[in-house]
Amino acid sequence: MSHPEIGQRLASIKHVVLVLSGKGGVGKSSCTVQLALSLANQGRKVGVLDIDLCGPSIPRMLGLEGRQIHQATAGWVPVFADSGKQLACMSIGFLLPNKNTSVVWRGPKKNAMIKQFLADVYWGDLDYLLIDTPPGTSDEHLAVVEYLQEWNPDGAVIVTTPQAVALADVKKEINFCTKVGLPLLGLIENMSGFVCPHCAECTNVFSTGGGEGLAKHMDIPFLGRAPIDPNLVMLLEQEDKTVVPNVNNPDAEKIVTGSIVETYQHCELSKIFATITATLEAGLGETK
Ligand SMILES: Nc1ncnc2c1ncn2[C@@H]1O[C@H](COP(=O)(O)OP(=O)(O)OP(=O)(O)O)[C@@H](O)[C@H]1O
Ligand code: SF4
Repeated sequence: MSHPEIGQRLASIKHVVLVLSGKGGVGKSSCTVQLALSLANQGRKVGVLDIDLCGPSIPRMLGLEGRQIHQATAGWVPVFADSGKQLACMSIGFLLPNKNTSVVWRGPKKNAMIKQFLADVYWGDLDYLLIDTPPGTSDEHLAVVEYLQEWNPDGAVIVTTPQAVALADVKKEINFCTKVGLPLLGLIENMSGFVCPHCAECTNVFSTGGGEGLAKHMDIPFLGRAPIDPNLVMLLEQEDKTVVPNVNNPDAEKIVTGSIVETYQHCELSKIFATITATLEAGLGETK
């Protein structure tokens, strides 16, 4: 079935990238946010669409909880994470009465919501639309792939942790992408080691390199390794995004900035994600 209203929305978006993971809790939403912040930090215009309808975490991670969506004649206006309007966000979290409301919907209702997100959000011109999905392969994945299929999304970035149990699930995710014809843009190995808050030394708490090995084995690009970074937890969990304690440097105790995109520049992980996004953009043929 054709969906011309979705095609019209996507016409002003250069790249559409889905972020997937085989398992929950591996840091897929965190990586979506890091990719978005990194791209916005480099001057790209980015939209993040959260289609994890039963567990939307993007509004909390971007410090946007409690914000509202506005209806304009052009469509639903997304919530901006920064005053420069580099980073826009849309999530069911903005449509719920409060953060404790649970969404218990069957497939058809979820599909209708995803279709509405794709057709009705007024993103304006974007360089990237990153779509954060639920873990595994569920109704939401099938719906978004079906709605996007004829409009040629760029493909999927897969997030995993290095442990064997997560890697086994990633293989299923890769098979899903192959089956539905979604190109594999690359794999990120998240929580790969732990950065000490005292000396910034990286210790491999679990095994490391499993993601890279799997990417090589499955012949997909390896985008990079992101360690567990206590600064990220501070950045993402802080209620007030304008004041972030820097755990690597207590003397600099507070970084006061105007937006989460600026605040992000002070997170150690931002350097790693700058490299990861550069590798992703190189794969997409995008240069500065
Ligand atoms: N590299 C990292 N360093 C520090 N903390 C991290 C890192 N990656 C993820 N986390 C933390 O791990 C937790 C789980 O991450 P996240 O919610 O992104 O996982 P997820 O894969 O999207 O989970 P789900 O799909 O089940 O919602 C969060 O509290 C997040 O802050
Ligand atoms: S990595 Fe070094 S500074 Fe950090 S906890 Fe271990 S010994 Fe201490």
